[in-house]
Amino acid sequence: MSDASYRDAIFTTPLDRVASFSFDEQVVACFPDMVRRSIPGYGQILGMLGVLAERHLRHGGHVYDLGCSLGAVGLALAARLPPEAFTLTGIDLSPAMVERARATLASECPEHRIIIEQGDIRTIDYRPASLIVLNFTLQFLDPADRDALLGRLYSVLEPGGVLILSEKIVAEDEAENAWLVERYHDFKRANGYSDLEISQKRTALENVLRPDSLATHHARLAGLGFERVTTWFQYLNFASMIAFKARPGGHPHDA
Ligand SMILES: C[S@@+](CC[C@H](N)C(=O)[O-])C[C@H]1O[C@@H](n2cnc3c(N)ncnc32)[C@H](O)[C@@H]1O
Ligand SMILES: O=C(O)C(=O)C[C@]1(C(=O)O)C=C[C@@H](O)C=C1
Repeated sequence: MSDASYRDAIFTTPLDRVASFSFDEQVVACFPDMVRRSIPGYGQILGMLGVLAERHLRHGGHVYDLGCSLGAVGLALAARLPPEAFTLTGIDLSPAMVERARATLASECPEHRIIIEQGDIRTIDYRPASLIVLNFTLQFLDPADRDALLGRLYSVLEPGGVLILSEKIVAEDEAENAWLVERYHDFKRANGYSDLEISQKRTALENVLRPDSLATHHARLAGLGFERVTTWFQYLNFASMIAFKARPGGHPHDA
């Protein structure tokens, strides 16, 4: 992204009380740097989203980018697909994110039909879509709300459509999970975060980012009716899945 972004220094100094993490102005100002240094494979996932859209998005179809933050998914699709290939609606709860996403998209890809709206993805009205992306968003919803949201998304997805879900995950085996979390902290250290930053961010995310296991995600998506669910990417405790809605009488994953 070409917009000005500051280095993430939010948790560099010791805090008397670590407040719960929120997507406020301070986070928005350093968000591109934060996600690049905090989400293993973030850039690779975005790059592949364009490739997956080329394959699975119906020509001229509608895309939802739910929890769009600064619009990185829209930018990734616009980098690979021409303006006539899709329309996209990005939704985010944070007004600061929405304001900056609109400015970025207007300057980076003015020809593409991308709009950004402020709203809660649990309660907005949806229109039919060919591709729905939740790139590290579901993990921030109350677990009690996840089934209902994904059920609504399944119903608005066109037959033959796909849902792409990227999430921080928890491994069901305790020892495996501990190893993944430790190596994730090593990953953060290698990206310049101190032990203090890592531990204060961990506190801030408690009860805010609540990861599910891959088995929970797969069972939930299959239970809602998706014909096939594939984990196409995993890097430590971060993963991305693609879920296919069947096309009556056809193969669910036809391009
Ligand atoms: C980790 S960020 C998503 C990153 C982004 N998808 C990307 O690829 O760069 C999570 C986003 O979800 C948004 N969010 C959280 N709960 C939401 C809700 N109920 N409705 C809409 N957006 C929500 C947050 O404001 C935040 O911008
Ligand atoms: O789990 C962590 O420690 C993270 O920093 C992960 C994570 C995420 O997965 O969204 C949390 C908050 C920010 O949005 C960026 C990265």
